[in-house]
Amino acid sequence: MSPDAGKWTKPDERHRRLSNDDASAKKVSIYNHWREITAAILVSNSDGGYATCANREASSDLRRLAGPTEGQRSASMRQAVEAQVLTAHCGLGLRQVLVDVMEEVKQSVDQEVSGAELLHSLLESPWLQALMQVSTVWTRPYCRSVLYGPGPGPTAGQYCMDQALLQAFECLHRFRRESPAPALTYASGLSLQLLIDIRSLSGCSDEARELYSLLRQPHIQALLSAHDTVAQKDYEPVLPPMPEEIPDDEEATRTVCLVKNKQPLGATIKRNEITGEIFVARVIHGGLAERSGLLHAGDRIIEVNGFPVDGMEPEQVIQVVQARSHGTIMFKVVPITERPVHSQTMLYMRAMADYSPQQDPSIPCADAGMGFKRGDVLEIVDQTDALWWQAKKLPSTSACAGLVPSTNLLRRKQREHWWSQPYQLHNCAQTYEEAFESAGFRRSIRLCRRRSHSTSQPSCTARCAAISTAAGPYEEVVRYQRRPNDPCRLVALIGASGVGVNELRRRLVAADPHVFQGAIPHTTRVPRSYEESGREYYFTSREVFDNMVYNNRFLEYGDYKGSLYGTSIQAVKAVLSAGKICVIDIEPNAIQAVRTHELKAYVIYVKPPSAERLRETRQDALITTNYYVNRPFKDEDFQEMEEASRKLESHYCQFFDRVIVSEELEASGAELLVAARQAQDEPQWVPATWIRPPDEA
Ligand SMILES: Nc1ncnc2c1ncn2[C@@H]1O[C@H](COP(=O)(O)OP(=O)(O)OP(=O)(O)O)[C@@H](O)[C@H]1O
Repeated sequence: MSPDAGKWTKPDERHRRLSNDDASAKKVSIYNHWREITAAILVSNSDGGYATCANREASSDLRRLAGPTEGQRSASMRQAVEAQVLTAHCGLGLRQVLVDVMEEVKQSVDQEVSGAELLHSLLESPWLQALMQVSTVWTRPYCRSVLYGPGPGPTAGQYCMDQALLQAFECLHRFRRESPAPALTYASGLSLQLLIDIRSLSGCSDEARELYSLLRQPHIQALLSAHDTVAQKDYEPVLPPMPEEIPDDEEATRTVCLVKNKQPLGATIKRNEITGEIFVARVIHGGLAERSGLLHAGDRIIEVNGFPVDGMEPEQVIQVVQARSHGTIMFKVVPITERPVHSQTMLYMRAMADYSPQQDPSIPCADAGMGFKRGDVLEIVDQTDALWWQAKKLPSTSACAGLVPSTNLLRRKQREHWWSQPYQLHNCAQTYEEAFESAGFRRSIRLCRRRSHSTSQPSCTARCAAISTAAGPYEEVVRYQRRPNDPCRLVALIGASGVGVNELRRRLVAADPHVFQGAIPHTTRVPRSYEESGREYYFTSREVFDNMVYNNRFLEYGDYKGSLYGTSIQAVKAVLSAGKICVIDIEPNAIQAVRTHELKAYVIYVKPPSAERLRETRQDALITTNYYVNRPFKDEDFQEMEEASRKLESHYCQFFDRVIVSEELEASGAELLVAARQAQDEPQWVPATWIRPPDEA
């Protein structure tokens, strides 16, 4: 537990609730009944299903007399008869207990005792009734199997039922003997993955839709979660025994016992500055407090381990909590009367900004915060608070969420940070283009990249706005799996000049020209004798080219030695409509132009290796610059490449779907081939707007 503005302690505990409100006596009575029934079922199981009895004494008697093992089937007639007598008694006793409990629960429900309704519905459930019926009959097969000889033969119906029960019995025995291991321990995770995958399908079959709605049912999710708990054998720690004396207060309070282990408690506290009262401020999703279901935001804490906390500072309360490093921590709380209803839908966001809770003085509790970097995909598990969401970073190993700023709050922080530190965040003083140009950014095969333009980001102002604020600090994403008949996704390579983008692109197309193809560029230059329009280039007039620029038909374009060159959207689409994977290399400022519903670009960043390996691997390589064709690399080329790569990463890393280090050409080429295929065949996170119509997104 932690003050909402202070330290976050990490006691790991398991809980128990003891009721001590007005209806405490009744609750305890129900509790005892509950334990009774549980004990009965457990005894039944441990005995291999011989008898379910209404009280433990009877059960242990039965165990002693009837014996649980098959070896004891040959026990004497006397034992069998005793067992039969006991069985009849036990079956009746259990029924009586059920009737009593239901009667009592009914009265409790009338008094609106919390939890009683749940127990009532459980006891009324057909499956439990059926189980009890079976357990009553259950003892017969054993006795009858012993008694068939001397006694009157069974009726046909009775015989069949006995056989069926015996089969079930043997099945249970075999199960116990073979102790099968679970096929997997993360059924809930798998179901979540399925939900994500189904949801990312743009159109799906009725069966898929039905599966989706089935898997979303709370009881199916609870069942899978229970399965995982059993599969992971996550039963520790054992609950402490119920205290002998339960204090009797006039105020409706609840005593919550939690047992520390390694996990954080997952709750923060706050203090009402006027009254000095301490409240649970928030409960962290997946934390111990949340999983216990016993502490809720808004509950007032009266005591911790017997110490009254009213008037204390949150930090002092924490000290009291921390004073006991092991064992049980007991909270006495006044539960909040009206708990807010949570209707959380699954939401995934790609972070478009970095965030560090340790450097954020406004976070309610830094230790409960979760840092992230641009490009991280976050699962938003709670948006109840308008300012502070709860999220998990994917892929997530922790069950516990962390606090992250909401979209509005993070946007506000970015703006505040912008004003306080304009030179760190805002780049208008030096545009991205200038930044890259001064570092010698890509020259490319079309040799016009230094003066290239992108249709999507015509000015610095627009670019900075798009990247920092207007586009939002988060981008909603969904899991997308391309269907076989959908057009392929565009593969867009990006990297600093000379790093090997073109080399890798060429190798990819050469590896399988039937599958991969580049987009044919447009140019206004005069065709050479061997060139053919539509093969090397689309040769166009300047007017046509200008018109295409005016109508935003280019992903990017530029001029070189007085002629214009550009990659049109249509040229890319032509490759995609032919059923091929289009592979192009782009300047960073064209990223937004290719990240569209139509092209669904998979952006691969080609990164240089370490300084040492860069120099080693390019020993025999030749570079083409604006002034020289095919000259060896110089040290300043490497420095420029490294500098440009750093800038590129720092500004655009959130858009990279994949990073390939261009070290050994063979290996990098193979990696690119795999990545390009995975982009088509495997589910990927893509902006939600690509999948949903814009008004819905
Ligand atoms: N991993 C590598 N190992 C060795 N040589 C490489 C490697 N990657 C690229 N090269 C060589 O470096 C030179 C420049 O590569 P490439 O033309 O692909 O650069 P680029 O990234 O497309 O940059 P630009 O667009 O400026 O040409 C080529 O001669 C290429 O063969």
